[in-house]
Amino acid sequence: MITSKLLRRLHSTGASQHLSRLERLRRIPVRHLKDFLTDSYGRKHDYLRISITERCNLRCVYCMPEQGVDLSPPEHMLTTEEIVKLAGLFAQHGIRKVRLTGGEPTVRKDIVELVSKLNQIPGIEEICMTSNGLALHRKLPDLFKHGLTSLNLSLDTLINGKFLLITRRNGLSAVMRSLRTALELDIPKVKINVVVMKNLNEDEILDFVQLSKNDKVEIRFIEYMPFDGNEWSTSKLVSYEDILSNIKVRYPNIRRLPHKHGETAKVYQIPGFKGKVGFITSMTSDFCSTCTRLRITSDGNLKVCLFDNTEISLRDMLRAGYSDDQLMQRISEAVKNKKEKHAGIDELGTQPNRPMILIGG
Ligand SMILES: Nc1nc2c(ncn2[C@@H]2O[C@H](COP(=O)(O)OP(=O)(O)OP(=O)(O)O)[C@@H](O)[C@H]2O)c(=O)[nH]1
Ligand SMILES: C[S@@+](CC[C@H](N)C(=O)[O-])C[C@H]1O[C@@H](n2cnc3c(N)ncnc32)[C@H](O)[C@@H]1O
Ligand code: SF4
Ligand code: SF4
Repeated sequence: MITSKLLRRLHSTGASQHLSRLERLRRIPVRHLKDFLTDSYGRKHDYLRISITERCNLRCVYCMPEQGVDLSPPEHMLTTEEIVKLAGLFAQHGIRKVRLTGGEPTVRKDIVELVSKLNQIPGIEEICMTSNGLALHRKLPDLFKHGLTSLNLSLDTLINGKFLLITRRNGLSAVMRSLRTALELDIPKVKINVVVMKNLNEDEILDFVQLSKNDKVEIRFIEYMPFDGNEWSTSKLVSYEDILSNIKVRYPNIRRLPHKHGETAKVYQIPGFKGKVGFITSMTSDFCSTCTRLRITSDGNLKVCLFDNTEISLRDMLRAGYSDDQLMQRISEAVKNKKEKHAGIDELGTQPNRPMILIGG
C-alpha cells in the first residue's frame, strides 16, 4: 500500500522519477494491474514472440510464397530501442518468456546487442530464439553469453538434395554445425522443428527420432499449417496420429510425458533416449485452451493469435507518444478480444492472414 507519508518521503529524497511512476500505478485499480494480459477465457499470457525482421536467408516452401514477399520500408520496422521498450512494458505486466523470431532473426545485425538488452529487463526469465541455423553457429557463443536460454532450430530434412528442394537454398551442413555448437555450449534447451509434409520428408521421421538417442535435444514434428501464399492443402498434411503410429512401429515403448502449462507440443520419450520427441498438432488437436502467447510483428503490430488478422499498431502508438498506461489499455483491449480458438475461424486457411514469414511462427 503506498501511503501519502511514503509519497512525501519519496519526494523529499528526490526520487521523483519513481514517484511519478508510483503515482501513476496508484491510479490504476489493482485488479486491472493483475489482469491486463489475461483474456476473457482466463488465459494468462506470459510468453511474447517478437519477430525482429522480415528478411530471411532461406525460402522454405511452407513459409515463404514462391514469388517472395514485399518487404516493408525500413522506417516501418521496430527499432531495437522500441523492441526493448515494448518488451519491458510487457514484462511489467507478466511476460516472463520472450522468443525472437522472424524472418530469420540472425540476419538482424544487432542480434547480440538485442539479446543482451532484453536480458537486463527485470521479470524476463527466458530469452529464446527460433532460427534456421544457417548463419548462426559463429554468433551462438556470444548469444549464449549475453542471455540466450533456449534455441529452436528449424530443420526439415537430413538429406542435402531435399534441403535444396524445401528451402530453395543449400546449407544443410551449416545448420548441422549450428546444432553441434548449441549442444557443445550446453544451451539449456535445444529443440529441432520439423514441418512434416506428405511425400516430401515423412520418410525421414525415424531418422529424426534417432537424433534424440544420444543428445539432449527435443525433436518436434509440426503439422503443416495454412498461411497466405504457402499453397497448403489437406493432401500435404501429415497428422500427429500418423506420425506417432509410424514411430510406434519401431518404438512401441515410446511414452507420453506430462504436459507443461502453455507448451505447444505433446512431448514423448523413448526409454533410454537422452532427448525427447514432441508433436505440434495445431491442425488435428489444437492447444488453444492453454494458450499463453502474444506476438509482435517486425513492423510493430500486436497479434493476439497466430491466425488472427485483426492487428493493432504498437509502433504507431509508440511514435505518437502514447503513455505506458495508454499503450497497456489498448493492448489489454486486444487481449480481451482474443477468440477462444484459432482466432474464431472454423476452417483454417479460409481467412486472409500474413504469409508465415511475416508473422514468425
Ligand atoms: N497454432 C499455434 N502454433 C504455434 C504457436 N506457437 C508456436 N507455434 C508453432 O509451433 C512451431 C514451433 O514454434 P517455435 O517458434 O519453435 O516456438 P514454440 O513452439 O513456442 O517453442 P517452445 O517455447 O520451445 O515450446 C511453429 O510452427 C509455430 O508456428 C501457437 O501459439 N499456436
Ligand atoms: C517462420 S519461422 C521463423 C524463424 C526462423 N526463420 C526459422 O525458420 O526457424 C518459425 C517456425 O515456423 C515454422 N513454420 C513456418 N511455416 C510453417 C507452416 N506453414 N506450418 C507449420 N510451421 C511453419 C518453421 O518451421 C519455424 O520452425
Ligand atoms: S521457415 Fe524460417 S527459414 Fe524458412 S523461409 Fe520461413 S522464416 Fe525463412
Ligand atoms: S492458434 Fe491462436 S489461440 Fe490457438 S494456441 Fe495458437 S495463438 Fe493460441
